[in-house]
Amino acid sequence: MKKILFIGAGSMAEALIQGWINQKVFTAQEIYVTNRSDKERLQFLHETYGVNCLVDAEIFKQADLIILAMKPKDAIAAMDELKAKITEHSAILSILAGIAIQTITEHLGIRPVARVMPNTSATIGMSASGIAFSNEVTTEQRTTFLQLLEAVGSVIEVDEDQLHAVTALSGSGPAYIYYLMEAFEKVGTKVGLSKDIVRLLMTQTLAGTAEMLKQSVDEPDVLRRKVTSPGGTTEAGIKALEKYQFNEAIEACIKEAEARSRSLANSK
Ligand SMILES: NC(=O)C1=CN([C@@H]2O[C@H](COP(=O)(O)OP(=O)(O)OC[C@H]3O[C@@H](n4cnc5c(N)ncnc54)[C@H](OP(=O)(O)O)[C@@H]3O)[C@@H](O)[C@H]2O)C=CC1
Ligand SMILES: O=C(O)[C@@H]1CCC=N1
Repeated sequence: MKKILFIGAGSMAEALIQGWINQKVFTAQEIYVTNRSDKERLQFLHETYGVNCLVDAEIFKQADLIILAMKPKDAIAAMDELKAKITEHSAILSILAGIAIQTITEHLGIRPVARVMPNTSATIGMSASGIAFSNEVTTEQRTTFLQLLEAVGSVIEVDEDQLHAVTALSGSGPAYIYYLMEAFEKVGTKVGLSKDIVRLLMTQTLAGTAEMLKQSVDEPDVLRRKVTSPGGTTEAGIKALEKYQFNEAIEACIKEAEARSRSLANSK
């Protein structure tokens, strides 16, 4: 039986726990979770998923895989505390935004590290993850790490530096789409539909559009033009998006998030 130890018990840890248990990658008995101080949160995770939340010194020593899942600002303190508890046996999977593999090995010692940027859709097996590896990761370990992420969605290997862009796009991405849905629901009620109807219409529209983009050979602008009848409703809508500088807003959003990822390593 394997031992998988989460250091940090927040939203992203829960998404991976749920995804891996649902996809039968790990059993609840194989998963151990610890955090800094919130005992109620650990109790919740234990009661909801059956994972182990009593983590003694032996578990730290025996863990096959340790997942760094605290906030980046807490990472250095957490790793310095962790260093004294773990052995050479453990590989590391970090989901920390902005924290370099080099920083991790400086604090935890040279060892196999996969730096991953998943998203919360791992909960339902639909994450889009980026991954980069330390030099110590063997071919076999690389395959195992990729399989872990594939079990909860898709995964793409990138240069470590590109993980900042991955974080800005797909790591934070679900929040942008939820924000968009909040906006659709607000305006939907202003144009005469209930929130429930807007939710139904627009979740299906988002899913259908994503599937069209996956299946079609056409570029997004070609698909967009197929929706846009001259002088019609879409054209009117797109003109309003242009008037309110939609492209500039998206560019600023991604660039700000990417820059924030780069600065997180030094954040307080
Ligand atoms: N949320 C998301 O969508 C995504 C997040 N990430 C990354 O995942 C990481 C976690 O994010 P998220 O789940 O949102 O964060 P949360 O704030 O929800 O959870 C952070 C967790 O870390 C714990 N923690 C803090 N310090 C320590 C410590 N010294 N030792 C052990 N545990 C500690 C906290 O414990 P306590 O509550 O007791 O203080 C808490 O359980 C971040 O690095 C983030 O960049 C990556 C992709 C997506
Ligand atoms: O907001 C954050 O910093 C994290 C990283 C990607 C998603 N959530």
